[in-house]
Amino acid sequence: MIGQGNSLTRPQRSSMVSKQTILKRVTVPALRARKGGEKLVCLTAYTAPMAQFLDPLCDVLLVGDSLGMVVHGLPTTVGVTIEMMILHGQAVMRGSTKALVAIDLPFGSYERSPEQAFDTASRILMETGAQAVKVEAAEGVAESIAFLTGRGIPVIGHVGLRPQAVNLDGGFKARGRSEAERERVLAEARATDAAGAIAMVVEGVTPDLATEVTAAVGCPTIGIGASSACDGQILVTEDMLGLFEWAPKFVRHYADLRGAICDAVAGYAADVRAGSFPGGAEEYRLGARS
Ligand SMILES: Nc1nc(=O)c2c([nH]1)NC[C@@H]1CN(c3ccc(C(=O)N[C@@H](CCC(=O)O)C(=O)O)cc3)CN21
Ligand SMILES: CC(C)C(=O)C(=O)O
Ligand SMILES: [Mg+2]
Repeated sequence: MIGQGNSLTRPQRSSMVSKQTILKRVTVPALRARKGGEKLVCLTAYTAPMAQFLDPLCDVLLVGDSLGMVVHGLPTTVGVTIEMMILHGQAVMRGSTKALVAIDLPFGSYERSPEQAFDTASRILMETGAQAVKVEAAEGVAESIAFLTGRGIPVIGHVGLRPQAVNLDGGFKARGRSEAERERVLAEARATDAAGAIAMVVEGVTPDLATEVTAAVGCPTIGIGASSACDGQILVTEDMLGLFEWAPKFVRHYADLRGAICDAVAGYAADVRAGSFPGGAEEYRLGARS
C-alpha cells in the first residue's frame, strides 16, 4: 500500500522514477541500432562524481567489477561481491542522467544456473535502477542470457579475455593467437548473440578475430584491446586517466592524473610544513560572515 513505507511517504525527486527519467537515458533499442553505425563511446564508472563527468560524453557507463582491483586493491576481480556492485551502481546512477548504465555480475553470482543469474540480476537492477547487466560469457552462460532476456533483463555479454577466468587461464592472456582459441571465442560470441545479448564486450583479441566476431554477430561489439574493428570502445576510466598503477598494453593515456595528484599533494605538504597553509584567505574572522 502506498504511504505505508517511510521511503514512499516523503518522495524524493531524485529517487522517484518518472516516465522522463527512463526515456531520457540511452535506451536498449537505441544501443542495438548503433551496430555498424556511429561508434559507441563507453567507459567504466564507479562513483557519483566520475559518473557526472562522463555522463554527458558517453553512451554507456559500465560499473565494472574491475572496481575490485582499481578501487578496493584486490589482486583480481574474483573477490568482488554483489554488495560492492550494488553500492557503486547506486552511486553511478545518482551521478548520471543520460547514459545507459550497465553493471557487471560478479564472479560466483550467476554461473551456477539461469535461476541464480536471474536472482542476482533482478536484485541488482531493482536496488540500483540501472538498465542492464553484463556477464562474462563462456558458452555455458548463453542459456542464462536467454533466460534473463526472456524475462525483461537486458544482458551485455563479454567474450575473449575473460578476467573472471584468471585462475583457470593462469593470468590475463590475450585471445585468438591459435586456431582452436579463435574457434572458441567465435563460438562464445555466436552463442551470446543467439541468446539475445544487447551488445557484447570483446576483450584482448587480435584485430582479425575482432573483425570476424563483429561480422558474425547481430549485436554491437564493444572492444577493449580488440582493435578499431568493433562497433564501439570501452576502457577502464582510471587507466586512460593515468590514475591506476599499471595498465594493459591496450590502454592509451589521455592524462597523467597520478602525476597531477602527486604534484598537488607535494605542494600541500610543503606549504603545511612551511606554515604557509592556511593563509589569511583561508581563515575565519571575528564578526565577519565570509
Ligand atoms: N585497471 C584495470 N584495467 C583493466 O582493463 C582491467 C582491470 N583493471 N581489471 C579487470 C580486467 C583485467 N584486465 C586485464 C589485465 C591485465 C592485462 C594484461 O596485462 N595483458 C597483457 C597481455 C598478455 C598477452 O599478451 O597475452 C598485456 O601485456 O597487456 C589485460 C587485461 C582488463 N580489466
Ligand atoms: C573492462 C570492462 C569491460 C570490464 O569488464 C570491467 O571494467 O570490469
Ligand atoms: Mg568486468
